Amino acid sequence: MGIPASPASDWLLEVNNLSCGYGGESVVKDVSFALSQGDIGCLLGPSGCGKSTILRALAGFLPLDAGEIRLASRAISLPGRTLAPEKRRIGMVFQDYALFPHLNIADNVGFGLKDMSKVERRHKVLELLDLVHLKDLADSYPHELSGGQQQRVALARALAPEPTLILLDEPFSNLDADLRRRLSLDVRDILKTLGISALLVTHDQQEAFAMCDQVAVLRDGRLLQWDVPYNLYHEPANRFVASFVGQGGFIPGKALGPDTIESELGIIRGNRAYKWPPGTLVDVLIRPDDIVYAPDSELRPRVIEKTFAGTSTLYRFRCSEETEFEALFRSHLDFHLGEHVPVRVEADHLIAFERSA
Ligand SMILES: Nc1ncnc2c1ncn2[C@@H]1O[C@H](COP(=O)(O)OP(=O)(O)OP(=O)(O)O)[C@@H](O)[C@H]1O
Repeated sequence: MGIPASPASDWLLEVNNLSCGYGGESVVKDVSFALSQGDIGCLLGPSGCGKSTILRALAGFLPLDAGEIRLASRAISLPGRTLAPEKRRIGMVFQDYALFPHLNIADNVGFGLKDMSKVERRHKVLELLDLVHLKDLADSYPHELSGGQQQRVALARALAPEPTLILLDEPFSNLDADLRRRLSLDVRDILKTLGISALLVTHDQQEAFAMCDQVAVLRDGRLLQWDVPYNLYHEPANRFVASFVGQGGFIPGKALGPDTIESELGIIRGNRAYKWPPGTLVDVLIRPDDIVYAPDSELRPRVIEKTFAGTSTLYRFRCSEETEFEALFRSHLDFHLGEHVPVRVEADHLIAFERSA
């Protein structure tokens, strides 16, 4: 296929103004982001926002309506020109593992290595199984393995042809929470050891934060923010990102100065300079970790909800009808429903948005 070479760039993956969809209707609209060699990116967003559709376009299963996708400086998708999936050097790992049940683990991993001699292939397969800590199971069959082990095999199989990029489509969603957390960290270690770039699709922001260097937050087919996890949490670009990423909610406030807001929780100061004039009505983001227990505080909101979670307890407090917020305390700070608890706001990252009428 005659896709022209494009000028070299420092990015491994570039998605520029991508629009694509089904039956002539774009469900992904004007999405742009780029990934450096060795970085792990993530597409995060609510169900139906277009995450899998972007992955399909990257894999070469979906043509573009507009924009371009470049991998290692080569345009692999343009409107009307889609490089075939098998020519992209992109590996895929799916939610359901998709292992071949009639092949043993070694043959599953070696499936894409048809061009190698038998000896070379065995060597490569054992090397990969060693990397995913499954060398001892080379001769077992998929049904003899746990879900987590099967997903490691799927990863080894995707890595075998030495792809330029790995796409991971909700790879841990069939696993229980604890295994999910451990495996996502293991997979990150493996990818980092090999220096392989990857793009993960997930609903789970804990997983996105723990595993990925850059995260895209999507809504209705549009990319709202592409950033490092720390900035998504502390510097959300808009209200949706602020509410979708992390816990927390908004309370009403009034701007007193560029970095100072008056609210029912007192004067809140942050490290951000906003441009609005004094007196502007705003909504202030309060995260559960922005609130600390402060015995000497005069601010004493009432506990209206309490969720015990072992090492910590999440409280919902009410100051008034308009001002409710959550706070996360170590669980030995034990308060009962209806109790008035002295607290203080400690929010270095003051996030607020002008209140719409
Ligand atoms: N094969 C298809 N034909 C027509 N519309 C589709 C098709 N696949 C997905 N869609 C629509 O495209 C939009 C985006 O779907 P997509 O599967 O990309 O979302 P997603 O963010 O991956 O969702 P989820 O997290 O639920 O998997 C949705 O409105 C969906 O209904």
